[in-house]
Parts: sequence; C-alpha cells; structure tokens
Amino acid sequence: MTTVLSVENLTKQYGTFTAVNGVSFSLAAGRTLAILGPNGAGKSTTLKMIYATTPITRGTVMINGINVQQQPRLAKQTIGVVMQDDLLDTTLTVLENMIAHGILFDTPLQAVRSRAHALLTFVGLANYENADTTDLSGGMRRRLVLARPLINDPQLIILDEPTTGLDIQSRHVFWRKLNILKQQGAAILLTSHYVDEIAALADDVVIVDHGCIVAAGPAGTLAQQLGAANLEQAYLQATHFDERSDQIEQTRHQ
Ligand SMILES: Nc1ncnc2c1ncn2[C@@H]1O[C@H](COP(=O)(O)OP(=O)(O)OP(=O)(O)O)[C@@H](O)[C@H]1O
Repeated sequence: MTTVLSVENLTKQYGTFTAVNGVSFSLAAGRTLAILGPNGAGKSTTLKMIYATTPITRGTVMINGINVQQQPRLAKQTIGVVMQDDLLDTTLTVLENMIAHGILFDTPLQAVRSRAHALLTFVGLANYENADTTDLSGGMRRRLVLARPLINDPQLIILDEPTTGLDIQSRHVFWRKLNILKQQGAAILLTSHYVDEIAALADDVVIVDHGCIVAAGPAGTLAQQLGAANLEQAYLQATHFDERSDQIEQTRHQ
C-alpha cells in the first residue's frame, strides 16, 4: 500500500507549553485513521501542522513524499481539509462556493465547473446549486463543506470533528460518502469524539492525551490489545478516566 502521509516525532510548543509531543504515525492510500482524545489533547494542533496552517516546532510531515515544512504550497495541492467551522462564503451561492474553492488550484474554469456539478450531485445537493448557503439546513451546509475540498481530487482528506452537530441521518450520509471516497483510494485522517463514528469509518485508531500517543492500533482489535471490553472502554482506560473522575468528584465535594 502506498504511504500517503507520514508523521514523525511531530511536536508543537506554544512558549513553554507542549501541545503536541513527539507524535508519529503513517497513513496509506485507501485507509482511514482516526485520532481520538479528550478536549485539549492536541488533536486539532496535530492536524493544523499537517495541513501547514501552524508552524511545526520539531518533527517531520511528509505528504506523498513532499516535506510540508519545505514545500507547503505543493503539499497542499493534494490535500482536502474540512475544519470544525464550516467557513462558507455566505455572499456566494452553493455552486459559486465550489467554483471559488476550485480556482485556488489553478484548474481550468470549465473543468472546475463540471467537477463542481458532479460533486454536488455526489453529496445530494444538485438541486441547490443556485441556492444561497444561508438557506441550507445545517446538514446540507456540512455536506457542502465536505464536497468543497474534493474539488482538487485530493489524495489525503483531513477532517476535524466533521459531524459535530449533525443529525443522525446526516451523519450516516456523511459516513457513506467518506467510505466511498476511501474505496476510491483516498487516505482519510479524522478526529472525532464519537466512538460510533470511529467504528463506522476508521481502520486504525491513535489515542492521544496531553499531546502524546497513549495507544494505537487497528480499530477492530485495539480494545482486545488493551484488555478492554470495547473501544470506548479502551479509550477511557488509555486516558486514565478513573483517576480523572476521582479528581472531578473531589473538586465537586470541596
Ligand atoms: N494558539 C495557541 N496558543 C496557545 N495554546 C494553544 C493554542 N492553540 C491551542 N493551544 C493549546 O494547545 C492544547 C491543544 O489544543 P487542541 O486544540 O489541539 O486540542 P484538541 O485535542 O483539538 O481539543 P478539542 O477536542 O477540544 O478540539 C490546548 O491546551 C490548547 O489550549
């Protein structure tokens, strides 16, 4: 399997605070890797270093053999990113949002336009091409947010908590689309707080806490590997939930 993403010893410091501490993993084409961790564990910061929106303090990120620190623009040509906020341009229609994103990648306008039509059909928004984004429901906006970064046919799709706030139907539609993209050969890296989402999407899981990897392995066997009943229990165990809940209890009774 071709390695699309390789992360080695990735570290991020904000002043003296270490938000990400020596994280390493790799991701092959046609695979999905999920990063799981408590609030503030360093998941978003890890993603931001990978897609070159925050400087790397130490370590290396290679995307399709391109060093992200040395050639960020070139590396970004092959990435599609879905961030936590949807950041749609509300002054543009649905189709115009797609086209505006596509022309960032130096693709001829005609090609961008036809790809935009195809992608909007793929996410079930073909009938809304001329709608204002403000007229879409939350789930429809999220589907547009998923479609938009696919305009440059990325080999690596990065999603930061992609389904937060979506209804159950929309989440399932979203998962189905992502699994189709994976079958078509995309490598997918995501963060999520939902164990059912990890089960529906991920081949491999990396659990992080306080900026460090505390457990990693195949989604189907990680729990067994850690002696836990299921992935949720494995996660709670790996992030020392019992000690934390005791601390929370003590604070409440002070
Ligand atoms: N620009 C910044 N300056 C200083 N500290 C920051 C900055 N951005 C993030 N941090 C800190 O780095 C740590 C990791 O933050 P990050 O957003 O990566 O966590 P996360 O795992 O994505 O959390 P969540 O699940 O809440 O989204 C946190 O303690 C956060 O306060």
